[in-house]
Amino acid sequence: MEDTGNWSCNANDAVQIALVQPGEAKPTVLSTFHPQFTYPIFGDDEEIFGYRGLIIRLRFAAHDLRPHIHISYDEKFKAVEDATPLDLIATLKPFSHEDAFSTLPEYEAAMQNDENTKDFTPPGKLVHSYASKDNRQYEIWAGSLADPEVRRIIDRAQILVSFFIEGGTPIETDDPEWTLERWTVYFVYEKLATPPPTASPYSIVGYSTTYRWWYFQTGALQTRTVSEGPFPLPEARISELPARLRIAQFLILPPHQGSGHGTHLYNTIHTACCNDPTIMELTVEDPNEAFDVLRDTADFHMLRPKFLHHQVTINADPYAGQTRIPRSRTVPTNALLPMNLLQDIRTSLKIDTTQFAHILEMFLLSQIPTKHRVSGGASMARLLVKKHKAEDPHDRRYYWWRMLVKQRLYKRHRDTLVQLDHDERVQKLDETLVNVEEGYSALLEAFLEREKKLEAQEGSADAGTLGRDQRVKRKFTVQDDEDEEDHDQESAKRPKV
Ligand SMILES: CC(=O)SCCNC(=O)CCNC(=O)[C@H](O)C(C)(C)COP(=O)(O)OP(=O)(O)OC[C@H]1O[C@@H](n2cnc3c(N)ncnc32)[C@H](O)[C@@H]1OP(=O)(O)O
Repeated sequence: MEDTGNWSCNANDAVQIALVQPGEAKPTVLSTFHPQFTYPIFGDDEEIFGYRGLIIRLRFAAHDLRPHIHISYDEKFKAVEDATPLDLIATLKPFSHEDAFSTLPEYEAAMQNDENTKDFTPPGKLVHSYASKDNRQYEIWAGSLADPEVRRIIDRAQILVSFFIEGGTPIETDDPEWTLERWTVYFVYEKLATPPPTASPYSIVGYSTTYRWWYFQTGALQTRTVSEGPFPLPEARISELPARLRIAQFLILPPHQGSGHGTHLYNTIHTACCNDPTIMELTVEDPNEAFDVLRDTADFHMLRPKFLHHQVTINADPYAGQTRIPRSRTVPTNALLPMNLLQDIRTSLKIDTTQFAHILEMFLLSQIPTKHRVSGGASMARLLVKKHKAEDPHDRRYYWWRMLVKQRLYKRHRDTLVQLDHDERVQKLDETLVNVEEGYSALLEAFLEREKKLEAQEGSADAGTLGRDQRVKRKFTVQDDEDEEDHDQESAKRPKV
């Protein structure tokens, strides 16, 4: 029997993705890159058995993502009993658009002869444009998934979600129109200054899918009114009911990553939420670590000037003027922070509660000089004895900062924590607090670094990026998740009613 050991190859290496555009005689390649993950298609080991010199080339038209799959190899394993080469077409079919399986000459002819290509504009409406440091032009377009042109591009792009978003799944695009209307897709395109004569100036950079998720308004129920209108009343459109906007998929293609496009895309979605009176909050479905960093960075830069303007800080003397200090263990939150003002800032900027708490905690920590924090060598033993009676106001602020964070963590994870005995609970909260503080400190350092960089590049419009080695991880011992409602999510990111 033939040795089967040498017949396996790494699927991430074998798959090559190329963005192409019509050229003089045949399509030309704008960029090539490999997938980050292939396990949803080829299994956990991300290996393909039965070929030598295998290349699976996925071409996408840079403007409308017209797809093509071309498979080539040097040798194929001759099947022996159960050992058969993987059926590549059958494996790829469920993840690929049907148009991808034409012959290469057919695909190239379709690309070269499409009269509409040069006049292509992305579907939807232009919502934002910007230039990069080297003066390349970019545009962000937004359109409803009910628009067939938006659906066409999304249907063709679905395989990219499996390739680049861990745990990401394609969205259902054949649902009824009323539910598709809940989805808005944001496309980021580069607008090439001098495309070839038959090519489109637009070349895809990334995209994000978002959907409206019903928002239950506690307390603020609308006052009932008697309608004088004809019966039956006009149908309520789902796209006009109060909702949270939830980011489902968010992808910047590898050749464009780390250049600020993700930040532009996120800020554009956030601005759209602020401008839409029917959207109450912006939330994110299963964000990964890289997205969390992007979001924290963008939100911190948006909120920090507001906090500074209102001089938000922890009141170091919450018991001032009280003759007797209460013996209860509750944290005097209302005396420590201007809660009404903070609530107004949060709701006006439509940031969800947990995310706002993270950014606020990070900001409050940044107001306490490092030497008064544990990371700067402050004595915890001393602080735990002195508590809110410490002489230095920064030490008192730091004490209250820790209490406020613990309080939030406790409320959020109460169900898990109450199951532990007292000592274990205290230990778990302490560990989590240490991790949260470390995560915030690292992010704050990165912000500081960026500000220094910005100052150094005075006059330049673009912030540039930090090296990947300076990027930080968010570390939480107790899972610090987004929304309670996420727990009953279906695994697929599909329209939900
Ligand atoms: C809801 C979801 O879909 S979660 C899945 C998110 N998508 C993915 O992971 C797919 C693959 N990756 C991507 O699409 C992109 O790299 C994104 C969306 C994560 C980031 O977009 P980019 O355009 O690369 O980010 P951008 O250049 O604007 O960087 C913004 C900040 O995000 C952070 N960041 C960006 N990429 C990473 C990364 N890989 N790891 C950690 N932090 C990162 C950095 O703090 C960066 O700030 P800096 O510029 O000062 O370093």
